[in-house]
Amino acid sequence: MTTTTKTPAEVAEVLTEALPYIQRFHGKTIVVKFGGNAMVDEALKRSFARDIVLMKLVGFNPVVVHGGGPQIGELLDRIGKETRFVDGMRVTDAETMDVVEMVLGGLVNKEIVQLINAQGGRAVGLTGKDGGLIRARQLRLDGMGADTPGSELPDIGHVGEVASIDASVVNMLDTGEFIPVIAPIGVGDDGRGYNINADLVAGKLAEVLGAEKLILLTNTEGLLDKDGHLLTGLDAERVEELIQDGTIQGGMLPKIRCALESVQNGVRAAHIIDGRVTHAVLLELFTDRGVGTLIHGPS
Ligand SMILES: Nc1ncnc2c1ncn2[C@@H]1O[C@H](COP(=O)(O)OP(=O)(O)O)[C@@H](O)[C@H]1O
Ligand SMILES: CC(=O)N[C@@H](CCC(=O)OP(=O)(O)O)C(=O)O
Repeated sequence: MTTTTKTPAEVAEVLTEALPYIQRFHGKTIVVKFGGNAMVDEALKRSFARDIVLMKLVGFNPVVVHGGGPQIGELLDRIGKETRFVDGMRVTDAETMDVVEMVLGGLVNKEIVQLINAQGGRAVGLTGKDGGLIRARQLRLDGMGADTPGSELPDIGHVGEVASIDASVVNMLDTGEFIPVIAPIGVGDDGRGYNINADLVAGKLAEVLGAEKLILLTNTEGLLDKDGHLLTGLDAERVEELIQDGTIQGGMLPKIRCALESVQNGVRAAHIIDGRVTHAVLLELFTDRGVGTLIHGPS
């Protein structure tokens, strides 16, 4: 990494640029989704953790929801278990569900908690089972835009969607000095664990918490068009067109759908940004140069 020395005037400029944003977001909840694909290297993970700690120290309420798709895939590979996706959702049988709980609720969750704590924050890791946070029901793919006709929907097993959220445990933590770090696992009425796409959890949580912003960190610059150019601002109509013409596919599908739904349900703005960029979250929150794709709701 190259470092350039700033003059005192340049340092002052950077700090004052941040001031209006610090004032605007003070006391506001910002839900940040840290995608498994954005957790690519140690320096980036540390820069993410520093951004979260800084947000908390200047008076925002950051809530972290994490993914871990590639990490689940790695462990499944190691035990020789095949995995496949339908419309960006991992088909999850009982054995896969065990791996999902181990990787998301254990390895990944505790790694992020430790990264934040190492930067001076006080993170608390939860799954949707803790404090009755996330009730889940089995996901029906017809709502997700599957092209499979009605009666022949594939059985995707323990894949859930959010039925309801009781955010009391999150409120209790983030009105104090703690930073909640949430793994996307829900519990059904039958007591079973459900594997929920982390974008869906982040979107619903942002709605329920009345968040100011939903920030989705991933491994692309943002939403790209067919020629690979970044689409900076989108509304509902444009998103539907891009889904219909096949520009938005795979893991980007649930991401865009939940971003859109969240802004239609009261979240002020949703951003899809590049987690491969150092301090991507800070650049989004504290500078005049927005990064990535902004999804806005009805004006
Ligand atoms: N139009 C698009 N623009 C950007 N990425 C897209 C698009 N359509 C599909 N994708 C894919 O979506 C991926 C991001 O989703 P996903 O792999 O689930 O990431 P994450 O782990 O961050 O949730 C990108 O890496 C890319 O391969
Ligand atoms: C149902 C479903 O697909 N669940 C995801 C949960 C993790 C996740 O969403 O991770 P990323 O954000 O890193 O993609 C999975 O099993 O991969």
